[in-house]
Amino acid sequence: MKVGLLQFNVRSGDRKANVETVTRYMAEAREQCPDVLVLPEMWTTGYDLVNLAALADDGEPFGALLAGWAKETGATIVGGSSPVGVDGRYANTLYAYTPEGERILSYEKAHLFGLMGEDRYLSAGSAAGNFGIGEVPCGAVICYDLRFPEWIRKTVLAGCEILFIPAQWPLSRLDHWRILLQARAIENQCYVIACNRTGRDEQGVAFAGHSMVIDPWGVLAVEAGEEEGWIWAEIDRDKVERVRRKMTVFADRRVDLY
Ligand SMILES: O=C(O)CCC(=O)C(=O)O
Repeated sequence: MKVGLLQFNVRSGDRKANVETVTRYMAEAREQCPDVLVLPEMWTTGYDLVNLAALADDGEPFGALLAGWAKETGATIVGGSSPVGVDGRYANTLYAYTPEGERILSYEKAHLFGLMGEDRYLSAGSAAGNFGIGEVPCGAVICYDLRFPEWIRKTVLAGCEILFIPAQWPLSRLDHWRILLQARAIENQCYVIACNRTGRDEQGVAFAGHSMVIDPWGVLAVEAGEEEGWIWAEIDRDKVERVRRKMTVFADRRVDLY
């Protein structure tokens, strides 16, 4: 499975510019014959939360754009997230689409990031992000969800060999980003595919980039720097099976204790 992760400088409040950027990169991705493409968190609008009512959509055209790119590239798209408003409630929502343009995941970020005021503007989701890419069981969480190992373990116990994590993680906590991603991969014996934004927002906050793919043994398969663009990795599903067979972490859990 060939996976591409796109990190770029998301423009706050400028959906048109962000869509143009991703459209340009999707044309580039097609040349790579990808199986899966991943985008960052809130890539359509950035964190322009005060203007949420004007910027959010009801799932369209966000969904239609992703479905179109999935068909165009022939890849499953794990489409990062966008503010989606339904019945006056807004959620940080991640969609995924098959290459045929069928939606296979709608996941709402479960842990809202108070430090950025997300909890004042958005509603938290409460359903786990399990889905499948063909026969491969996958899961997804968004950014701050990474700090909640219980939530991710729940997703993995429901069946997950590849965990996707779109994010807008700041450069000032790059060490947390890398350590937590590796820990989640090691403890859950799954691939972690983490796609972060890069650049700076209008408040001057610098974002880390450093999108990465980590294998089920915790080894970095690929890691970006801070520059914009695609990074690519090959996923070997057998590795998950080998690691889980070698070290029987799931069977050894003391479910009588916790
Ligand atoms: O947990 C962190 O340090 C960053 C989280 C974050 O930026 C987010 O959830 O948007």
